[in-house]
Amino acid sequence: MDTVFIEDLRIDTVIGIYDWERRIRQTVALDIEMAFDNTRPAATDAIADTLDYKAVSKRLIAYVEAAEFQLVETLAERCAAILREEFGIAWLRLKLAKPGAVRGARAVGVCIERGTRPGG
Ligand SMILES: Nc1nc2c(c(=O)[nH]1)N=C([C@H](O)[C@@H](O)CO)CN2
Repeated sequence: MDTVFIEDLRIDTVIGIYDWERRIRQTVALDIEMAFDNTRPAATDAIADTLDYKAVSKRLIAYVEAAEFQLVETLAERCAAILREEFGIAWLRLKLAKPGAVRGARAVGVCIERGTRPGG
């Protein structure tokens, strides 16, 4: 299965369950793998035939910057829904990390898979 990926997309947002977290912006980092048949754009060499990772990134940046969720689970789920509904992605894996949220850990967060892998 082919994929298009976005790694370590860092976006500032309001996220967290504590009062102090509602008053600040924190950085979340997204790693995303999206199923996509890359044979066609490879043959045509045309951006119109791709899953445009810049367009996907810009959409997620706009959404996450405006979001104000409490849980990383909710934000991850909403991002996955946007990818599936607006970009027609059949399967994706999305990791949403909150760097520095827990002392002693580089990052904490969630990883979700949604949809069905093409051909499997
Ligand atoms: N599974 C989760 N656990 C926790 C979350 C969360 O979003 N999902 N959030 C917090 C706090 O906001 C934390 O990040 C502040 O340091 C705690 N646990």
